[in-house]
Amino acid sequence: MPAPAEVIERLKWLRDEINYHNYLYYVLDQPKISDEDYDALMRELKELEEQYPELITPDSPTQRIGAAPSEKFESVPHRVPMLSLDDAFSETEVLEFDERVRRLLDIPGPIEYTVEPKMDGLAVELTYENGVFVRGSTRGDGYFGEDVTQNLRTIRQIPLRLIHRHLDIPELIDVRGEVFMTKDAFYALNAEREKAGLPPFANPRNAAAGSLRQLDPNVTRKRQLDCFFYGVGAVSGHRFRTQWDILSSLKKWGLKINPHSKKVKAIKEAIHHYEHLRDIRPTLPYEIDGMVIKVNDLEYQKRLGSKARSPRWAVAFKFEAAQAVTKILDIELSVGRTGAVTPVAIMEPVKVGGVVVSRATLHNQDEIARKDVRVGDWVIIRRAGDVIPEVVRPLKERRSGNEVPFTMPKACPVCHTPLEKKEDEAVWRCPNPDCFPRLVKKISHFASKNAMNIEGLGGKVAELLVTNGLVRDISDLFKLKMPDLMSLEGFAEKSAQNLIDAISKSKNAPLSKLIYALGIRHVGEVTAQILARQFGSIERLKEASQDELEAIEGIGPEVAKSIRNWFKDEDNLKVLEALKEAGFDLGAREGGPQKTPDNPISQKTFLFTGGLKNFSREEAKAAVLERGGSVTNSVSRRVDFVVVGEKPGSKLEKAQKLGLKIISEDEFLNLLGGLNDDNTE
Ligand SMILES: NC(=O)c1ccc[n+]([C@@H]2O[C@H](COP(=O)([O-])OP(=O)(O)OC[C@H]3O[C@@H](n4cnc5c(N)ncnc54)[C@H](O)[C@@H]3O)[C@@H](O)[C@H]2O)c1
Ligand SMILES: [Zn+2]
Repeated sequence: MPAPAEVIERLKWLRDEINYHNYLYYVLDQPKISDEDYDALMRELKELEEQYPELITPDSPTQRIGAAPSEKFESVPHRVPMLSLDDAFSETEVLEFDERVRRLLDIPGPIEYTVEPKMDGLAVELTYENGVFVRGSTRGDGYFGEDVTQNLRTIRQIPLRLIHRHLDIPELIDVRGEVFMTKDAFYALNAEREKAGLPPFANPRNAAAGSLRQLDPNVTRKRQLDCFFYGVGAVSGHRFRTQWDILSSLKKWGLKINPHSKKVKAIKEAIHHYEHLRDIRPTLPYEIDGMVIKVNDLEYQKRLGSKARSPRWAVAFKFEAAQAVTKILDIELSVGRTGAVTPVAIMEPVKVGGVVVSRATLHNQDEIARKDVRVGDWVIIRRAGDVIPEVVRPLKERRSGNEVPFTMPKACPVCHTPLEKKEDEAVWRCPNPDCFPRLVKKISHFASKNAMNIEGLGGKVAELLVTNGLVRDISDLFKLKMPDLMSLEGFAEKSAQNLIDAISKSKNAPLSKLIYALGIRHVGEVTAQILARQFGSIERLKEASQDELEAIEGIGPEVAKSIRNWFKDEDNLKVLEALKEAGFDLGAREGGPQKTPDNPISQKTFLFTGGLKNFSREEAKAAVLERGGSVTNSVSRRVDFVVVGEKPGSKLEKAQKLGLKIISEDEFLNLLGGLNDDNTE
């Protein structure tokens, strides 16, 4: 019987929708829907395709893994494809998996499995040749991944050389593992991003992926990533017999494996371990989203084989997200430092996943409209692991008719300035730089530990200073006098003097701290460091053109624009003038590039490809930066020199097409050498 038209329609819709979310999740590391919502879409697609197998297309998301590697990185083939895993959401499904396995193997009795926590990070493959780490890549689409070797090298837990002491090392081995971020590192990173006006990562998994897939390994280095290993791809010069043998061997070679992994005699025991992991989950320092069950015997694994996107010998037994039902009492608006106005649901306190919550984010007006959430609604809220709770959906059947739909006010709830919204953004912003919460947050950000580190100037004091009219912008801090402070509640002579000293001392903070403290949108700590290194002074940064900024590795068009806009703003320029009067030397060079006219590298943009003999990429880059040049990873007309190493990749072709200047490593050395007179004794 041919499929009805609505089924064909629905299939097409599901595929488009899932492909779109795959792109947001795998390429941008910024998902728009929760994993549960995504899994529900996938389930529906799978069920429809099972019913109408003739409608399965090779490009259906059910037939494919992840997403194609991004153009930004060199692509690396996986010698053995890196597959995904089938999901199971209930004990019944796990028992069915066990039955299927035993039926296919024709084994009536119980069989052995390994059970391992399912790390919620991103899969990577690392190649060790004679024990030396030579290349690492992301899973990508399972067949080709992205070359992230330099970034993986920055993760301290990843050995650059395997340990030989207990077990001989294979000539060649591709090991597989999961790069992840601990919960603590995730919270700290998001707090920093929010301060910088950047969108927070949805969960530690996206944070880990976003941190590893960075063009600048220096950014990755600062992100506190970690890695557990759980499998192998191609191997030569060694034989493994079981999955448990793989795990114990990896451990002997110095590759970290998850300590909560276990070998079990039968599926029942696997289910017990699942319950145990579910219990200890909140106490683990990292996120896990389930448990992976694998047939232990590798001979059996071979006999079972794989389907298009997943092996038949393993299954991911996923945890359910904790949910609860409660009532929305109110929707409050919170104004952030950059003016973003975020609606927050105030709820009757309810316990979900062991924690009492009373606030949940509603993200923005579009989300509220999409879900049709109203004040007075009974709603399902969800907390997946440690992630900030969110409203899943209202229970419309429980409505009394008195619920009030939410409309975003036209004006700021605090200062009543009309709100503004950019076309391509979902957030509304209060444009008034003097808006009370904005001002208070701006001051406390300026003073915060990672910025100017002014002790004694937290949110409370900032609020006092602003309310009493003593501070209207950051430069006012430097005009504060003893009597001003002593007139404030809670201040005595000593505390006032301490604050004045701390403020004055902050004038010596390094340039990168000052740049970060200014609170330019999209400029977090790492970007501030890059800018300080590149420009050496505020005055020079102020003069930088959009092109000059964009040419710097690690700085995209959006960030560049935001910096330009900040320095174009009259009010900001006044603040800078006032800081200068207060004693800041904004023209002082700090490190920064030497701009000698006969320096052939100054202000030139370099691109390295194909691996160099004499330099690591980082060294080459440092040499260029020192001489006032910049390094980029993307082939464009802005590149002045393409330095080609031994194994030129696809970037060389692109560079040739664009007619860029291509030089060898020796020629590059010459360019450097011309300047290296301080190296000759
Ligand atoms: N929210 C969204 O928009 C969105 C979009 C796409 C995907 N997703 C999420 O991603 C999932 C699909 O991603 P996937 O294809 O990576 O599959 P998966 O995450 O369900 O399972 C496969 C992966 O598990 C990981 N893994 C962790 N520990 C392991 C261990 N001990 N042994 C083996 N593998 C281990 C590996 O990275 C492996 O690639 C979906 O279920 C969904 O939750 C969400
Ligand atoms: Zn306002």
